[in-house]
Amino acid sequence: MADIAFESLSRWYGEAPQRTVLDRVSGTIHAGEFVVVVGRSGSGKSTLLNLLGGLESPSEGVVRIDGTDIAGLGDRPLTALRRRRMGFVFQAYNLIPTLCVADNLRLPLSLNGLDDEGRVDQWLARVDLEGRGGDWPDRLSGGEQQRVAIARALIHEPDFILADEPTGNLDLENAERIVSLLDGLCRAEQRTLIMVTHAQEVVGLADQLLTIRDGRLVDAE
Ligand SMILES: Nc1ncnc2c1ncn2[C@@H]1O[C@H](COP(=O)(O)OP(=O)(O)OP(=O)(O)O)[C@@H](O)[C@H]1O
Repeated sequence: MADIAFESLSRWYGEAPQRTVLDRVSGTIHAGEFVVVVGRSGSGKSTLLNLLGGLESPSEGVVRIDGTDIAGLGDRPLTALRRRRMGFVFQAYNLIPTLCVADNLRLPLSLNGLDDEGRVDQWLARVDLEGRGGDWPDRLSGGEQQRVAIARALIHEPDFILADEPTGNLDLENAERIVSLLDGLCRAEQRTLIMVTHAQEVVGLADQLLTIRDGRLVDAE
């Protein structure tokens, strides 16, 4: 099963004085869990997510995916692992503006050598955007763009979805829709979802809550 274990993970920036933004953080995320990361602005939530997703390297400590220390993989295998096994959703949607919606969805497929085989239409339907494949991203509302981003993160059937404040730019109604869509799609196929959020109402949906305060993990009360 696809687990993520992180052991005494630290991240600091700069030199003399170093600024430690994540300080010896440890934990385990089991396959299929919905993990919510909360904490004040600047507490280190995105840093933790980036380390777990291999987007940044730890200053100290280890991230293991299925028992493999990802820092030991080297650039190419790490890129391949991220591309194949992870899907990312960000606050600002991050769709490619020069590609239509369908081509945005085809990108993770072609990067992974997968054929469309009806997947694009299937995923457009799953996020309630049937028939919108030819639209340009900037013609879509924020909520619609984020639904495309969710489809793009999931279309290649990754094991892990890492979402960094995916509802940050949305009104409450759209935010709730995005969270329940992500939660439902991940649970339906037992994908692991790790979400950084400020939205307190998401906390109740979590299988595991990681609360960060000043770079340290706070024990569950
Ligand atoms: N490349 C960098 N160089 C220096 N400092 C950085 C860098 N990236 C992040 N930081 C600092 O690390 C701290 C933690 O940042 P991080 O983005 O992880 O916080 P966060 O909890 O996600 O905050 P927010 O909720 O506001 O997004 C912040 O003080 C930030 O300024």
